[in-house]
Amino acid sequence: MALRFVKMHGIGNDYIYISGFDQPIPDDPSALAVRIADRHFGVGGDGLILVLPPEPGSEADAVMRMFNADGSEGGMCGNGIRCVAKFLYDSGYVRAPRIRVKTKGAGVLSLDLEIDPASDRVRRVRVEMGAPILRASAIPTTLPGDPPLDYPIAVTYDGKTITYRGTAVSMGNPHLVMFVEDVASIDLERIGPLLERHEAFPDRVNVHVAQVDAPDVARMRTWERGSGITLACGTGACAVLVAGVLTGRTARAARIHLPGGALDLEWPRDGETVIMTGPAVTVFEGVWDESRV
Ligand SMILES: N[C@H](CCC[C@H](N)C(=O)O)C(=O)O
Repeated sequence: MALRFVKMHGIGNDYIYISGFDQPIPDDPSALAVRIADRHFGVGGDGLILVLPPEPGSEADAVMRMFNADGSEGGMCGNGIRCVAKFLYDSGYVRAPRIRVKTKGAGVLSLDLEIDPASDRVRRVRVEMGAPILRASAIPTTLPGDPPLDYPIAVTYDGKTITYRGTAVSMGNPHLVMFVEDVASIDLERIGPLLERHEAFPDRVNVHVAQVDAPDVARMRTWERGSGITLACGTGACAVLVAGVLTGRTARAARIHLPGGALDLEWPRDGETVIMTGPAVTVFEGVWDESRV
């Protein structure tokens, strides 16, 4: 089956986007994600995102489904949803400056487009990411607290045990945020996979280390559930801001620097939406045809 795709990224967090608006979608997107996201044997990316037409009568303009490079399905993707909005506008499926996209984990989210007047293409997107989910059982985690704040969490490797302090938050997908002195000094390749599968997280977890440089400036690095090290994680950046506010480390608005670029985050009020603003970029288009060997 020949599938048209678009390769896009949000500050280096790259996915392959396949539209179901104008072509049939394979029955097993998980298996497709594993093959197409492979960086040596496929197109290459942190995973696969399907952009699907809304169900009849739905308030949403489109439905998004995201699959990690290992084929597991995630509930949300912050960098991905900005690219979904750009895809919908630039390709003409939704010609409106405000778009609503249905996600699996965070419901229907509203996105405001910043459109370049010269090219009539989307450059940046502001997303109302929804309120953070703070109840431990809903994150889900067995760590105590709603949410668990700076809770000790130990990992053992090479015969040594290191205890970090982690805050757990869900943005429609689970995150563990650990504030450290120096993000560059953390061996994320080693601790990431151990924490991703830590017994306190029954659905596994996205793992982040963050460093606060000023109340409104932080930097972070990410190990993603199902994809490993990535250059950025939008929902993770929201989780870092929420964890920073709840533990008194950051202001309610901050610029967060990730290896692939920066995002602007704001959480105006407890119990309300987090707002994320950042770029969305199209890299190339192609046709994936596994019958053509
Ligand atoms: N990179 C994404 C998050 C992917 C999360 C995924 N790895 C999961 O299993 O939850 C973002 O920008 O928000």
